[in-house]
Amino acid sequence: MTEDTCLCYNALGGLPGPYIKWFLKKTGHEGLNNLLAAYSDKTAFAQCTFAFCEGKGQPVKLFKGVTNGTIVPARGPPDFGWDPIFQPEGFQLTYAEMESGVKNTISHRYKALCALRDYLTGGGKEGEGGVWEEGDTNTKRAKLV
Ligand SMILES: O=P(O)(O)OP(=O)(O)OP(=O)(O)OC[C@H]1O[C@@H](n2cnc3c(O)ncnc32)[C@H](O)[C@@H]1O
Repeated sequence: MTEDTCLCYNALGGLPGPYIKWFLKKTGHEGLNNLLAAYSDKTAFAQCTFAFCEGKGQPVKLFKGVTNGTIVPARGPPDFGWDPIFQPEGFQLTYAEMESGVKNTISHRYKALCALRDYLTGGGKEGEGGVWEEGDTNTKRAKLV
């Protein structure tokens, strides 16, 4: 099993997406805001994908969770990733400003884990906002949706 997290700007067709780690490292929170300076659309979505394979030759299954939100100037503790610049839809707080207990009930990772849990426990195909799909045995990289 492996996991990947993307931060996708709608104005940029989903970029930085899986490259967010490197954009964050090289440009910081301010640079991640500046990327959208020329666009009125500041919306984005956070996506977490768990890829799970039962063994050699078995198909890879992808468990995805998506949380929509907006990119904002950094607010809150700068302790984890891009949390300070992502304000989830329906909230006035960024991920960084939220109690972790709140983030953990709405986050992209929570939704992906719900989908994985549902699959492993024989639940339905759709979890609490998360979905899964079959990839192929050659899948190396989680797809953007
Ligand atoms: O993809 P690789 O290169 O293996 O790197 P990684 O495993 O360390 O990184 P992730 O894909 O999990 O995450 C990509 C980036 O997003 C950040 N990140 C992951 N989950 C996050 C979250 O819930 N909130 C904010 N930032 C997050 C993380 O710090 C990385 O900079």
